Amino acid sequence: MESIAHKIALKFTRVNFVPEKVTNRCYNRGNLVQIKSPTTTLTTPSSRNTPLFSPISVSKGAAGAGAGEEPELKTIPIGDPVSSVDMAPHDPILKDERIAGIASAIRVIPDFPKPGIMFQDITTLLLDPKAFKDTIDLFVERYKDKNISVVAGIEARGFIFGPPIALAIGAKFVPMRKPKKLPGEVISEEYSLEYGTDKMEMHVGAVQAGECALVVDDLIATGGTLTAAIRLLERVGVEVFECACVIELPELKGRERLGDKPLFVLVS
Ligand SMILES: O=P(O)(O)OC[C@H]1O[C@H](OP(=O)(O)OP(=O)(O)O)[C@H](O)[C@@H]1O
Ligand SMILES: Nc1ncnc2[nH]cnc12
Repeated sequence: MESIAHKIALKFTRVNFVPEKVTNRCYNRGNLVQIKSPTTTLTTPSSRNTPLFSPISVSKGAAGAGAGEEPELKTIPIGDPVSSVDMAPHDPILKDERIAGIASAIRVIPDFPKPGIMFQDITTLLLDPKAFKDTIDLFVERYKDKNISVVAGIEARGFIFGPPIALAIGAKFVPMRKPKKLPGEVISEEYSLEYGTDKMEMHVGAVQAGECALVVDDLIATGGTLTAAIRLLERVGVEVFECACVIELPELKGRERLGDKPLFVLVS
C-alpha cells in the first residue's frame, strides 16, 4: 500500500511533457491581412485622454493625419497594400463604433509608475462590461476560424484578455510568465526593456511544434515583451499567426521591433 508521503511525493512530481509535432498550421496564411510594421492600426481620431465618440479612422503610420488635422476617414483594408481576403475593404471592424467606446474606457494616469509615464490603465475598461465585451468580441471576430490552436497570454494583463479569446475561438491558453512563477520545466527568453532586462518563461510541453499561436497582451510599447514571446514560441516550432493588443504606443516604435510579424491593435 502507498504511504501518505509517497502519495504526496507523486502529487508534486514534475511531469515533463514530451513535445509532439502537430500539423495544424495556421489557415489562410497567404490570404490573411499582414499588418506589417509600421503600416496600419485601427485608431480613434483624438487622444484617449478625452472622451471619444467620433467615427473610427484608419491611420497609416507616418502617413496618417498630422497634429491638429481632422483625421481622414477611410475604409481601406487593414494591412493594405497586402491583399486580404478575410479583411476586405468592407470589413465591418474598420467602421466599428465599438472602438470609440473601448478607447474612452481606458484611463490614462500621468506620472505612473514614475514621472513622465502616461500609464494606460485598462482596469477601467474592465469596469465597463460593454466595452470589455466589445474588446473581446472584436478579437474573436478576427481570429475565429483561423485554425489558431494556442492563445499565448503575457503576464499580467495578457492574462485578462487572452483566456476569453481562447475559449471563444476553441484554442488552449498558454501563460507566458515572469521568471520563477511556473512550477514545471520551462524554457526562458531574456529581453531588453527601456531600462534593464527581464525574462519570460513558458512551460515545456505546453505547445507542440507545428501549432499556430496568437500572442495576446494589453499593450505594446517598445515591443520587447512581444518579441520575447514570439521567440519563445518559435524556438519550439510554433508558428505565430499574429500579435494582438488592445493598445499601441506608436511613439515607442514597438512595431518596428516586431519586424515582419503582424500586429493588430484596437486603440492607438
Ligand atoms: O512593449 P514593451 O515595452 O515590452 O512593454 C509592454 C509590456 O509592458 C506592460 O507590462 P509590464 O511589464 O508593466 O508588466 P505587468 O503587466 O505585470 O504590469 C504591458 O502589459 C506589456 O506586457
Ligand atoms: N505607458 C504605459 N502604460 C501601461 N503599461 C505600459 N507598459 C509600458 N508602458 C506602459
